[in-house]
Amino acid sequence: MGVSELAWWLGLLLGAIPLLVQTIWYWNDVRSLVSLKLRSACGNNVKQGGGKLPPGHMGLPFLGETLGFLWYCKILRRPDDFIHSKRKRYGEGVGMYRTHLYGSPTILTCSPASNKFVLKSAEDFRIGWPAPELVGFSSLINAEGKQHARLKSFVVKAINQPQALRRIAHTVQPRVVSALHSWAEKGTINAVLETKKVTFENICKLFVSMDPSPVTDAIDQWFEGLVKGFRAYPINFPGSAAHHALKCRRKLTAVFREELEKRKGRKNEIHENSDLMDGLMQIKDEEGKQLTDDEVVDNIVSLVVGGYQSTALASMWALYHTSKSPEVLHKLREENMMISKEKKGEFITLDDISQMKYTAKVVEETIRLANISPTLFRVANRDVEYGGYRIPKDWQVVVWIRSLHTDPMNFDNPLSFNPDRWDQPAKPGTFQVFGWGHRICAGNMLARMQLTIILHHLALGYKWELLDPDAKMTHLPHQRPVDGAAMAFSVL
Ligand code: HEM
Repeated sequence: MGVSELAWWLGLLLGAIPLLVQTIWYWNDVRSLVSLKLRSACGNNVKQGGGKLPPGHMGLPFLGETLGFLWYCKILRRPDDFIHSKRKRYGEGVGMYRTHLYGSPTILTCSPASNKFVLKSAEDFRIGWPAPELVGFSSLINAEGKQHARLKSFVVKAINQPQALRRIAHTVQPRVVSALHSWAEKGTINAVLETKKVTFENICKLFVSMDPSPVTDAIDQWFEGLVKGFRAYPINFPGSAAHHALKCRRKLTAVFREELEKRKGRKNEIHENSDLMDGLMQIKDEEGKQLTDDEVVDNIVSLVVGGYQSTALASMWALYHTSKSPEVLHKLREENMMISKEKKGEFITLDDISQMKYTAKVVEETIRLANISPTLFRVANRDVEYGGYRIPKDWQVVVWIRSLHTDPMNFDNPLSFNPDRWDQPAKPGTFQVFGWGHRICAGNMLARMQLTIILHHLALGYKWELLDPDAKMTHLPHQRPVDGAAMAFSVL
């Protein structure tokens, strides 16, 4: 090979390799830009004229930025830095970035205003997760428009309004008391597992009046399989998580359907107040219409999905943070012991709970730091314009609510556990732990009440100490200590 030929090959290599790397690195950006330009050229314009995509980087073919996201969550264990890195690189802007996650072009929103913009608009954005066949086609989580409003009013009335909460406060306390007693007998507990167990027992009692038995153990297993399917790739073949989740879903439907049929047989005994299933079977809307059988079953399943892990994790975080904050625990004990003296051994009621001002601040601070739903998912129904940028039709929108609660602009020293910060309300729009708009959590008051109840009984009679206060955190699928918040637990 002559010198000139060598130089030619060298030139080609030096020019072609960086070009190839650049092409791969910007593959998704280029692809998306080209396809959006073509759509615009075909007359599919944005609703109000905004044309360009928000700043960001969409990364490698297919993978997008998923590996980077996993790097921040799994390896660095600092999920917020995924957003910080974008803010640093592209500026605050309107709190919106483009990216590509889990195989889909994605818009990330992470400011109070941009989050609210997405969450409040039912017309422009639909629910993007979980899959309807898993959560149930007549589920509140899956319903849109009028049907959603109708189901929500049924569900909220059955679990989240004072009349229901009064009854629930009474029903859940015996199980909480006996669980704490059993923890003290064990001496050492894995708080993640134990809070899950007591939450599930209470859910079975509240929703379908079932006491712990091999049937409820099986139901628990099926729920676990179902929830795993929410996060799995939707490939349905024997052995896959999605396949198993569908099987679990069918079994859950069958067991709740059987329960429902049994109740129909004893129609006269059913009354609105006995448990959630009876409540849902009886409630009527303004036109006197009742829920169908599918709606009752799908919404029982959805409410377990919504309320089980979330309440269990929040209870675990209440134990975790109070064990690390002796001063908080001291004030908590003072307030709860005072209430208890007046009760003379009786369970607390919803009215007592409304008097427990300090405990309410501990609950709020626990939920803020727990970030149980760190992100919410939507899909754009059409091209939407926000702040001069375009959110293209059918793109995934990830509403990153977590970053609001860990941002020092919104909360002083945001990672410290400080219930007294709730002496002042949060700045408008910065506290979105239960979501926002028409899809705001249907069980937010129930969750707060259950946390208050467990804190009350803990503060009255027990002490607890983390075995490893510096245990590492895992963030996927949920934030929790890797050792399951192992702790020594005993009577006071
Ligand atoms: C600390 C505990 C909880 C947290 C942090 C939490 C958080 C949330 C969030 C962020 C949403 C909005 C989802 C979205 O917009 O996509 C939501 C919705 C929902 N939650 Fe909760 N939740 C909790 C407890 C509960 C409980 C106890 C229940 C019921 C037993 C429940 C039932 C639901 C339901 C049914 C929805 C769907 C509402 C709709 O689509 O209109 N949640 N929750």
